[in-house]
Amino acid sequence: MHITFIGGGNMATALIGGLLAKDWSASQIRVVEVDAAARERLTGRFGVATTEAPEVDGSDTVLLAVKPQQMHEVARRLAGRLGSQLVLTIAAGIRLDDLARWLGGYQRLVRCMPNTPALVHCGVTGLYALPQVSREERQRAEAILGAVGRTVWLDREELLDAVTAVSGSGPAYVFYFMEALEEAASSLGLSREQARLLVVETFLGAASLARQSEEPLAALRARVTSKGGTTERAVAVLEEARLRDHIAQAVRAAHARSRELGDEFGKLG
Ligand SMILES: NC(=O)C1=CN([C@@H]2O[C@H](COP(=O)(O)OP(=O)(O)OC[C@H]3O[C@@H](n4cnc5c(N)ncnc54)[C@H](O)[C@@H]3O)[C@@H](O)[C@H]2O)C=CC1
Ligand SMILES: O=C(O)[C@@H]1CCC=N1
Repeated sequence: MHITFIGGGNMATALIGGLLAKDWSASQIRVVEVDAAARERLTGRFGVATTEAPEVDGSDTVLLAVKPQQMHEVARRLAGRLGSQLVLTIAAGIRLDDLARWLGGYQRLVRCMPNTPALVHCGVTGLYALPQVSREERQRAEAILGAVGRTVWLDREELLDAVTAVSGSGPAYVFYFMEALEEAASSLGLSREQARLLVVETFLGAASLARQSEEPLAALRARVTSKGGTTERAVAVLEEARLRDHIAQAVRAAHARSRELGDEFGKLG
């Protein structure tokens, strides 16, 4: 097994860290990265080979981890260099039909949407494969993304736009809520350190509880909410402010943007 990452930024770093913590060795990983400082960081941190030129020889898997805006150029440069490699893309919005066209008709493609908790092996990734991808290749894609967290296969590519809006962007929504709770805690007299500890442990605890339980989330919430108590008062304020609707609107906006990115870049030949 040998993998070439094209793009060695945040997500590639998280994925490489995950693979090395599993049973992969640095000698099985190469990173193509245009930025010299990023190349140096990757070699220093992981001991992996880095190069500026888009080389994929000797790899059975290529993982495209550049920004959506960089994907067309990267794919066009890669066209004709691929033999039988499985190609994974993690770019938001970019559709496999377009990527296949840019790669000169190459179809052995899997679109993946991971998230940044991959850095601490608590990521979650949605995956969609073109029909030309074999069972063994699907398993390989799952093992690679599974090195940094859970995986879920989607049977329609368009659902990847929903995954992007929910779990791809999701950590930012969670941090936003955490920031707000931390600020509220400080305003009530708790120190910054106390506020951060209380907030982080509360999110971790609630998420762990939800993961272990098969009950609806509303039932878990009900168990915190004593009749005539403090939680009831707080949740009434959230409902009054229609926070639920705002969250739905935000997720729909992210979903629309993912589709828009697909449309925008899909126009490129
Ligand atoms: N950051 C996130 O939360 C998530 C990001 N993604 C997707 O992952 C992809 C990468 O995102 P990040 O790692 O956050 O971006 P990043 O900006 O940290 O990394 C991209 C890297 O690609 C390099 N690069 C640019 N052009 C190149 C080229 N022609 N050849 C080789 N390397 C090149 C850049 O120097 C940079 O180091 C994006 O497409 C994004 O949509 C997916 C899931 C979550
Ligand atoms: O914001 C973005 O476009 C990327 C995709 C999901 C998370 N970050």
